Amino acid sequence: MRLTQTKAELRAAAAVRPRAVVMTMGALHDGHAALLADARDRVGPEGSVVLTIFVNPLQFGPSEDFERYPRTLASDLAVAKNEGVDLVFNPSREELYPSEPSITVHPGPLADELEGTFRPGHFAGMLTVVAKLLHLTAPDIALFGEKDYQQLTLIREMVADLDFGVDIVGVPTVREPDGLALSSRNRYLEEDERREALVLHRALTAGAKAGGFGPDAVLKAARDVLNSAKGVEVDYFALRAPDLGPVVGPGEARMLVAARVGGTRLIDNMSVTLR
Ligand SMILES: Nc1ncnc2c1ncn2[C@@H]1O[C@H](COP(=O)(O)OP(=O)(O)OP(=O)(O)O)[C@@H](O)[C@H]1O
Ligand SMILES: CC(C)(CO)[C@@H](O)C(=O)[O-]
Ligand code: BAL
Repeated sequence: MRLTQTKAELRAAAAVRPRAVVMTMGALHDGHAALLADARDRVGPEGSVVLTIFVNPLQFGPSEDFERYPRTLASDLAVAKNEGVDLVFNPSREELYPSEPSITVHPGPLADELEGTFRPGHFAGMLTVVAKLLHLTAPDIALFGEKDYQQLTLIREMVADLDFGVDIVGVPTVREPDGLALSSRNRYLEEDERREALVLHRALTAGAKAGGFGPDAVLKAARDVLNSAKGVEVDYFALRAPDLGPVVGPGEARMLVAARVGGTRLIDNMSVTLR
């Protein structure tokens, strides 16, 4: 496994094809490991798996956790090695942004909804770094977790609308045995907050069970669970079509939830079949 920290080193590293990239902000957990394992399965033993680790300042708001975000490079490299990663790209901020970029990706209206309401500018910053990392790593496929469902949807839109010529693969959310979605931010949670955080999964599960009774029943079932929770501030619970447009009829839909547990903001989502 090769560790590269500059664009020049990355370009010079002979990463063969087919090539898959998994982009992360580090603090790797089993959700990231699942993305890396899926990447390996897809490119085969002769292909290459590239992992990027970069905490992107552009996608954090001024009062968010950019400074506090966990940085655990040594253990991240151990996970990467264990998953058979060929190449790691871990640039410094100065390497990726030698100056404040004056040209950035302008997302469509979906970036102002759901997460975008609570994190203005987040998706423009995220798409800008994803665009840069796609150019720099030039993969055949790029894998992203469904845990960040709106992010995955916007990346698919960018790649389609701007003809990036890369296949985007969504990977199902990896959960703890009790249902909590794995997330690097879970490590901020105190023991009691960790218990309270389970309400996100409980609300989604209640919503999924109510799918056969229609959209209103889904929203009611989930909101009943969320309203009963202590120590949890709900930002939104939403029911959307799989492409995050409005629900237009029966069939598959997506429930999305975001809540603050103590000082930690968590998101989760789940599919539901509507009558
Ligand atoms: N539980 C999970 N299951 C599947 N994929 C995941 C999971 N958690 C994160 N990912 C994916 O890993 C990639 C890197 O995500 P990131 O480094 O932000 O980790 P994270 O756990 O989502 O962190 P955070 O707590 O900051 O949201 C993204 O594509 C993300 O969707
Ligand atoms: C895709 C990403 C690596 C861009 O910084 C980030 O948003 C993340 O980790 O999900
Ligand atoms: N996991 C998505 C990246 C972010 O929250 O900034």
